[in-house]
Amino acid sequence: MSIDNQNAFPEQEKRGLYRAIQERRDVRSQFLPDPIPDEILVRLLEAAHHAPSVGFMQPWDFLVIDSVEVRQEVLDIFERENERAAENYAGDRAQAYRSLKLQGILESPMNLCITCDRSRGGPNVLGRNTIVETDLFSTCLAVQNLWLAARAEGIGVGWVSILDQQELAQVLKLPEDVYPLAYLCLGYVSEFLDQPELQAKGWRSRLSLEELVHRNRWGAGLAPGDELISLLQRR
Ligand SMILES: Cc1cc2c(cc1C)N(C[C@H](O)[C@H](O)[C@H](O)COP(=O)(O)O)c1[nH]c(=O)[nH]c(=O)c1N2
Repeated sequence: MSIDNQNAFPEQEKRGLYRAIQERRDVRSQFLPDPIPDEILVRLLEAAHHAPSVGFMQPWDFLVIDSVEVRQEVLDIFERENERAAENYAGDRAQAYRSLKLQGILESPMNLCITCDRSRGGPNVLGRNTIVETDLFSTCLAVQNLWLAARAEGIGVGWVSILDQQELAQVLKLPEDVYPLAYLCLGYVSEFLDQPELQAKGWRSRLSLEELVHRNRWGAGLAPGDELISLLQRR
């Protein structure tokens, strides 16, 4: 049954949104050096700034980092942390881990650190009384908005989290309450892969959606004959 929903976007606009969601990729190997024009960067930042936030806190700031010197300092942190991470694996898995490219800090023309000011709006933020991490969740939504808008603009984004946050905060000279939530590499790309790079390299594959959908209680699978399960299977 289809509902005549006047509030829905026209078909083509809907397709554009879903396309950005499906074709967004984490990019680290395909960056081109061409700079991102300021007008486009502003559009991406506007998209990020329109994310939902707890109590309309808008806890984010955006540090645009084009200095090679600063980026080199961040890369040094990455190298140390990546070495530590590699030690978590043994044998073939260790070799596979070391062969992965997990950052594009210098190859991309611009890095962007999206931070979360944990004290913005004062001590009482509507909706954050019980779950204090909601400021961090809000900032993640800003990252995702930017990531999707960038895909629509043909710009790749790669999130680098193999970093010591305290060292990163020091390099970026962040004030006390400001947490470096996402360190991102941005730039035009030679191509967007049609699947996650980790999947293409055999590290880990996308899980099946059917197995992740439960009804009413955890572990209660959808019953055979359930319309929802047949729709999920027919995708
Ligand atoms: C919070 C967070 C942190 C990281 C990532 C993502 C997110 C959400 N990802 C990217 C991650 O590997 C990627 O999203 C998945 O592999 C799925 O691929 P697509 O994003 O769909 O291309 C990522 N990738 C990488 O090469 N180095 C990294 O340090 C990180 N860190």
